[in-house]
Amino acid sequence: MNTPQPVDLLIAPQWIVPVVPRGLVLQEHALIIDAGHILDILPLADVRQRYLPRQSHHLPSQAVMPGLINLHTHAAMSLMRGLADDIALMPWLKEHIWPAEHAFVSEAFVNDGTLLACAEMIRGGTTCFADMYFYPMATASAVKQAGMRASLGLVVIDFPTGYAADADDYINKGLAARDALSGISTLSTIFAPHAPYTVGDRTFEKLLTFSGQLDLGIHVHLHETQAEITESVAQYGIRPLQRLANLGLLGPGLIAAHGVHLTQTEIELLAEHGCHIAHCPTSNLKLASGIAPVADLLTHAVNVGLGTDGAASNNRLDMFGEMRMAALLAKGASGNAEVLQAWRALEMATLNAAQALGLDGVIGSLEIGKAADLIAVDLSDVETQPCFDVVSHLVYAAGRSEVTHVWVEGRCLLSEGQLTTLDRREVLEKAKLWQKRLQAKSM
Ligand SMILES: CSC[C@H]1O[C@@H](n2cnc3c(O)ncnc32)[C@H](O)[C@@H]1O
Ligand SMILES: [Zn+2]
Repeated sequence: MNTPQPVDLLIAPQWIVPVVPRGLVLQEHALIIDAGHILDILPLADVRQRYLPRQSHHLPSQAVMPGLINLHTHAAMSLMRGLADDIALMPWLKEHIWPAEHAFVSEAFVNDGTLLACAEMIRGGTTCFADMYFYPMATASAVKQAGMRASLGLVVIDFPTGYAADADDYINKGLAARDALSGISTLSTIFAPHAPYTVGDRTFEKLLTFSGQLDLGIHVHLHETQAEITESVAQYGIRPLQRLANLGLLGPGLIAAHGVHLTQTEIELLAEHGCHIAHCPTSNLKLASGIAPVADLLTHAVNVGLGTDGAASNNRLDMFGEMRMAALLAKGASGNAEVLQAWRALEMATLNAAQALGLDGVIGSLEIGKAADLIAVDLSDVETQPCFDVVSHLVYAAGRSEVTHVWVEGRCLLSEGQLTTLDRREVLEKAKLWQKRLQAKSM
């Protein structure tokens, strides 16, 4: 008989929801984690003869599933949560958010805001997020401290800010960040031109050149409001998506955040080019931007992931909330209860988002060889009893407060509901300090 192989970690929950293959739920099974990766998923009865774990987690009332992936957010904006509510996008940006960013956004603001966001996301079962904000090195520093995984947007916008003076300055700072962060397995970078209404053709063309040379994707706000489209038609004579298509920007490296207002032809164009949509249902409702045609997108095989957008427009970074919201909204908007079923919402928040980020070989499902980015959700309390269908509960009944454990690359970031990498008090103190500063300015 072979001697058992020493391994880092055994996780033995009541259920394993691997997401791939679709519909599979394992019981009486264990995950074996070693060197940050999933080494094996096997019947519990076979573990003793095969593996000698240095650490074991028996989680008798939990479901273990892939970590949730927030495909569109502005993490540092958590410091502006509730600063301006009940306003539509353009007045929200122009009259409240951009002035506040002009006055306050700095490396320290981004670091502290991102730490607050990471604490919230980890507690809510998010292990990876696609960010888009100024000072990506400050974001990276907070993400590393938290131990999360992130795609960092290299922001470009055709107006000066405290971060950069002009398009070339944004691009150069972004590329320097990309170089400095290369080789960190949990961090990747992506160009993040803000939106077609703030970025001109020349800048998009420059980004396209660099994106081809460096194999960098593009993450952009697109077709978020009807006003964006009307203005584009007035200024350029075409709708924003067509403008990006004419510039040659559409392709499998493009993540379009929102995609609320899309014609059938535009959905076909997105499908044809393999573009991805980051669907942000709560932010779209709160800013009264509209409801994205998710059912049509899925019918046309456009890859759709889920995002929260920033906490200033959501006002939560709660991916369990987004899964539920996406499923309910698609049903209500289409009049078809079958249009976005629980398993699909779960896929959107995991595997689809991983695919959009080009990370589906690394994260998004629990498969042997993938990184051990996973979460445990307790389904034993009154909110989730009885339990006939685990996937149904994960989408419709459970919430972020049921998340008990979070691992990224096999490292535990949340244990029995407690943050392990971040000091909750410190994060809160910093948030309070920023609240005072922002309040003093607005009075
Ligand atoms: C250029 S980095 C981020 C930039 O985007 C602003 N922002 C935040 N949320 C939204 C949204 O829903 N649509 C458009 N722009 C948004 C943020 O305030 C930053 O200025
Ligand atoms: Zn956004």
